[in-house]
Amino acid sequence: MNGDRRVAVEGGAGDGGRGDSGQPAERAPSDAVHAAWQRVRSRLRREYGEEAFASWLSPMVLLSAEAGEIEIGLPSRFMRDWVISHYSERVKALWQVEWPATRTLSLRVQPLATAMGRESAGGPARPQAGSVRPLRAPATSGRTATGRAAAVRSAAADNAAATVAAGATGRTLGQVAPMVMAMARKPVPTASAGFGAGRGGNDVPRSATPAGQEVAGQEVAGRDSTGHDAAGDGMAPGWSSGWSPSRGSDRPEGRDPSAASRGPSAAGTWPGMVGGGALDQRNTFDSFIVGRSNELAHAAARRVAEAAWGKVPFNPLFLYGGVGLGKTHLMHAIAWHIRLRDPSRKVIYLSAESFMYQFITAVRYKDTMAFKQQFRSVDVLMIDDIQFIAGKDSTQEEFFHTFNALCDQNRQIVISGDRSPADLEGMEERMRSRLGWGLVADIHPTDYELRLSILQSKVEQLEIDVPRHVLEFLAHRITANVRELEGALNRVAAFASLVGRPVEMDMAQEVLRDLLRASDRRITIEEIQKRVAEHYNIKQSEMHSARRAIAVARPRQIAMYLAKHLTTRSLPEIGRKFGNRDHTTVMHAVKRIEELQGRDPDLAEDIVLLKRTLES
Ligand SMILES: Nc1ncnc2c1ncn2[C@@H]1O[C@H](COP(=O)(O)OP(=O)(O)OP(=O)(O)O)[C@@H](O)[C@H]1O
Repeated sequence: MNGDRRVAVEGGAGDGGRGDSGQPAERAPSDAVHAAWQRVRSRLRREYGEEAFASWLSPMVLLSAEAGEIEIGLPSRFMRDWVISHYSERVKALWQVEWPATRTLSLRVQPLATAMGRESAGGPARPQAGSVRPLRAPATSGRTATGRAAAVRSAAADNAAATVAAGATGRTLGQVAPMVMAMARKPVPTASAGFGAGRGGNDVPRSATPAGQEVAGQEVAGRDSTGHDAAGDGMAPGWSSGWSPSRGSDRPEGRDPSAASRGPSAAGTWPGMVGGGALDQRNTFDSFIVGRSNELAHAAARRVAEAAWGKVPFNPLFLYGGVGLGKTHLMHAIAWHIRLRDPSRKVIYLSAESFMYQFITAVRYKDTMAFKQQFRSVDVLMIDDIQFIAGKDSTQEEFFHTFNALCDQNRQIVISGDRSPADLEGMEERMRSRLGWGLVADIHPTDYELRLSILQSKVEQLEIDVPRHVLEFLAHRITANVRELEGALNRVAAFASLVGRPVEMDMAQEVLRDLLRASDRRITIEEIQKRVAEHYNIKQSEMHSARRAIAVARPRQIAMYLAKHLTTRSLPEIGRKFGNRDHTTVMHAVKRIEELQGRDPDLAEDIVLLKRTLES
């Protein structure tokens, strides 16, 4: 079959192929297209399993296959987005097997596809002759005329196809959608049950629609301003970007190597998984190096992963710590481990940002029922970077209900955040207390020994030679977090490989010049205390003392404020450095100095000056 020719998808059995090219001689035999589509569907069914297939893939209707362009219809925008983000790459790849010249795969909202998909359960829907079906409102009973008209309008607006261009997915919903890792024991709502019902509008719960819509705008704006989806959903930046020589050899413990490679191409996917991959295959318990700073978090994560079905050791498990210290790694490791032990368990891992974005999308498209059912039917729910939903009231509300529903059903919840539940500002009190119900495990900054062990393990994984003194140098100098440490090693290894020379100390220093300079400049709390004490002419020890005289208390508050703004330390960590004070004292100090700056120009000037000296 020549992909450069226009090929019309034919209608029901016995129809002749009628493309819009008006060139019958150039059309591929319709049966061949149909047969190819059947094969693609069979492969998808085999790879993703019956339930995922029934929920997401079966409703797909092939609309046209012309000149290397495949067009597929789906019954709702939500479904279309889901398929784009989770399956489209695979669908396209399978088409390319059938038809190597396939260049693009377009997915359109095609309401009729709902009905056709249901009619043809167990076999592909056969589109009518022509490329794209005329739009028709779904034949849903019980819908008002206004509702129908709105559905038609919305479908027409949606009909701008979302195209997966060859090789490029971009940052689409794909990276913000959750990973549903295994088949649910309970059925995932099918198109007819979940999405069909949701689109009418009247059956969207009253509580979800008005509140959600009202706040959704703000929250979307918030997301836009961040400009990107959480890295936690994708590959870990330090390790995955750029050069990565031996990725293939590092697969999750003991799993069938062919399994991952049979599935969609992204890392961390497998055929049985509903959804496309954002779990990093390298993030397993085997590859996680344990030291004093992370041993509690590691042990707790293992306990959760190894718990028998129905046993929930602590709910939730709350992992917290500074950036790049392994929270996401541990969550992925839990997911992989569960998958290995019991693939039938349904695990969702996603960032809080993704949760919010999906919630907003569901509200916007009146698919909240499907959204709720999806999240409330899992065995294990893992939400990364929970701090993201601080101040996002309606998302918090939805998450609160999801959380309660899962706890009531004795389902495991794992949450990560950059600070402890008690310190999550902008989080409702009831949510904060729920988050602290189970086990709260803190990951502390790494020490030298742990950094060195991590580097040694990475060197083994990469199968590269790095002299021990270079590793020691890196472990001494790159102290911010593990991500940065890995990035540094990657850079050095990549450079050595490119220039074809062995790694040496000079080379490492040269390649990492900028990083080393930045790390030299990193501000410590001790340095802040020293500078502030000098500035106000008090002893540095007053920073730790219990004295409350204003002459020492105010500089101490200023130092706490600066520590909060100039370092990545959490409030409890800062508190500990100031004579073991409570995090609420630090919070109070930060607020007080913020207030005072507005009305005390001298103090504001002091702070500008101190910041400038510390940052220079
Ligand atoms: N103890 C460890 N052993 C091996 N690798 C580690 C360890 N801790 C972190 N890493 C690696 O460091 C990188 C950053 O870790 P991760 O993404 O899990 O950090 P995080 O705490 O989730 O950070 P963020 O808050 O930015 O999301 C990952 O590549 C991870 O595999």
